[in-house]
Amino acid sequence: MNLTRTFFVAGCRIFRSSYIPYSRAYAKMTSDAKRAKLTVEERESKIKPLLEDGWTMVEGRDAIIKQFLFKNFNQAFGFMTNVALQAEKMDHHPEWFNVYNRVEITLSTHDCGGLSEKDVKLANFIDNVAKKLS
Ligand SMILES: C[C@H](O)[C@H](O)[C@H]1CNC2=NC(N)=NC(=O)C2=N1
Repeated sequence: MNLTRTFFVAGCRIFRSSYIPYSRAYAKMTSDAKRAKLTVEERESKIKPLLEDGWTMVEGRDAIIKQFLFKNFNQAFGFMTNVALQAEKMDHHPEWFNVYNRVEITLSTHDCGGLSEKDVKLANFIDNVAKKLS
């Protein structure tokens, strides 16, 4: 009984002192990288396809914008709800404007002052939701 207890406590110590801090440091490293400004090469492979699919660069800013039109307000708001839940999950939020059936979305990463991997991921998610709803 004593042996079992000792083993269990020792097991917890090893787990807590080595595995958890390492995994947190790794997670922070990868999340910082996702918020870094995209390189020229990354823009060619990740932003260019979005620009060919209705997104445009915002004048005077490293940001992309796209307008989405729906049948009515309910459809537009349903779309926004889907996007909002994903944005919260990603801790990455769109700048957007809605009137009735029209939603305009601007994406940029404030932390780096420009386009990052997070904008690419959210833009693709947004396009998929819009396609499903139309
Ligand atoms: C503290 C929090 O993680 C940051 O403010 C997040 C929240 N949502 C964000 N959204 C966007 N678009 N850019 C950011 O840099 C950003 N940063």
